[in-house]
Amino acid sequence: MMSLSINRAAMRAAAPARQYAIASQSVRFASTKTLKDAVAEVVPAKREQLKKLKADYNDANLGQIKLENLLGGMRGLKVMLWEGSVLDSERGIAFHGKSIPDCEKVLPTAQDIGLSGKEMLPESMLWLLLTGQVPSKEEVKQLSAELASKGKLPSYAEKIIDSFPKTMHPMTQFASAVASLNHDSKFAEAYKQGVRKTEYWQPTLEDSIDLIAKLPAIAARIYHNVFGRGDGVQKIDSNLDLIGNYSQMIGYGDNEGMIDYLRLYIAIHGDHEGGNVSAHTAHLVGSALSDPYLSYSAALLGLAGPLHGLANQEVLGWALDMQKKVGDNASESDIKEFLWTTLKSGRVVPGYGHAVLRMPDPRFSALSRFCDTRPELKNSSIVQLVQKTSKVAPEVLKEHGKTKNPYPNVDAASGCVLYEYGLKEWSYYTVIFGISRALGALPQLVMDRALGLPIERPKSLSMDALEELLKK
Ligand SMILES: CC(=O)SCCNC(=O)CCNC(=O)[C@H](O)C(C)(C)COP(=O)(O)OP(=O)(O)OC[C@H]1O[C@@H](n2cnc3c(N)ncnc32)[C@H](O)[C@@H]1OP(=O)(O)O
Ligand SMILES: O=C([O-])CC(=O)C(=O)O
Repeated sequence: MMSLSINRAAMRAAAPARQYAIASQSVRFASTKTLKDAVAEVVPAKREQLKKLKADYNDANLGQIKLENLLGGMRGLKVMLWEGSVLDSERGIAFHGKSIPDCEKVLPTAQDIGLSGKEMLPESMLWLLLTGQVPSKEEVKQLSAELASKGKLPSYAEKIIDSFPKTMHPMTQFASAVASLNHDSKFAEAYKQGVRKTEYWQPTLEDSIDLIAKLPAIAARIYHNVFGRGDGVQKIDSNLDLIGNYSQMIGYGDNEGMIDYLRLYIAIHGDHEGGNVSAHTAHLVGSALSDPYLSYSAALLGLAGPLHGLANQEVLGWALDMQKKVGDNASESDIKEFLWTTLKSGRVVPGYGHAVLRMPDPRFSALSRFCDTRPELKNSSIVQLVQKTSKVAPEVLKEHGKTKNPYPNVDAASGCVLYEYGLKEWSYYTVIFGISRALGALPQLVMDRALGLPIERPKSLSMDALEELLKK
């Protein structure tokens, strides 16, 4: 717990506007901070850090831009500010400097807040991503309760979701429903009222928390409408965590293994630095001061692409096709043959390769570790096939010689566990990823606003213009 004097100084420096004033009483007397208090403490220091960076290094060179970068999806260019996490090609993701195993050691779990379950809670990850600090158990409990209190959907959003055809892809439904919530955006309203730029981050944070709280109810309603699973009732228990409530709503309230798996899944998919398609999209759209609902809706549409988040749906369909072909207890050579058939048909092997990573994804390792600790998963034929494939595929992909990273990414493992627990509708899997990515994308939007980052607008060139430039 930080000292009272630091809290007061930080609160003064944050200078919140009247309508967004933070209840200073809760800072003065309570033994725990609210998330909003914690962010208010961080903002002045971040602003100071940015000011100093600009003052000391504004002209410093961060590398050259080559034609291959421009033509190659901007790979490797250092052109975005992203506070929540940094991805190292050899070590994998670190959330404010903490690897996944570090997070597993220090972030509060369900058990820590009086529920059953050993995995870190998405609420803990959200707190870490927003503030850079490991929350106390009490702070996480309070955040869980806040999310539960804000979790119910307005009736207009229910009606909109209920009007979608069942045949519409769940991700299209998800993104549309999220966009519709901008009807109630506090940021959009505050902007209309002319709130000062220095205060934008506060209604952005309020919208972000409201949205994160409502994502499970949106996702559960889509699941019920499309697949007839769960009871379709938004019964949110104020004593449960975000994923405890989500699990109840999708009909898994009594499956401890599944609930804990979803907590782990959603915590570790939360952030993967800023350049990935979904996170970058949220940042780009948000840079036009579109509110968090619109920004995150756009992010979900990017996540719905098969080279990004939709790969988890692709993996499961592909793995089941393989299982049909090779049967249970498949040999390595059967799996190799199936991999070659995929490659020779000109398709990618879903769940393998990565734009940045050059090693097995630590998120894949974390999900595999989960499988190893659960007796109900150890003997699952689909989990075993996915694990076996992860040992065989890198050699095949190396021999194939195209992909820069022949190792499994997170999508290789995530779906088979859901499948084994009975959530077999794999066209729904990316929706679960979409609940998670908000944990990283929305905190950055808050930071974008707090730091007053400008509208994103890189320079583009036509091939003619490039030729002219390069000839000079
Ligand atoms: C949460 C996530 O988003 S993780 C990523 C999820 N996506 C997937 O699993 C889909 C399969 N993987 C891929 O398509 C790619 O590896 C990506 C999209 C993840 C990364 O793309 P890139 O950075 O362009 O990869 P890379 O530089 O290694 O690509 C070089 C070549 O290898 C190919 N390649 C890359 N991965 C694979 C793969 N898994 N199977 C077959 N070929 C591959 C590329 O298609 C490219 O071929 P091309 O030269 O004919 O266009
Ligand atoms: O980092 C990327 O490009 C893709 C990815 O793994 C993620 O967004 O989780």
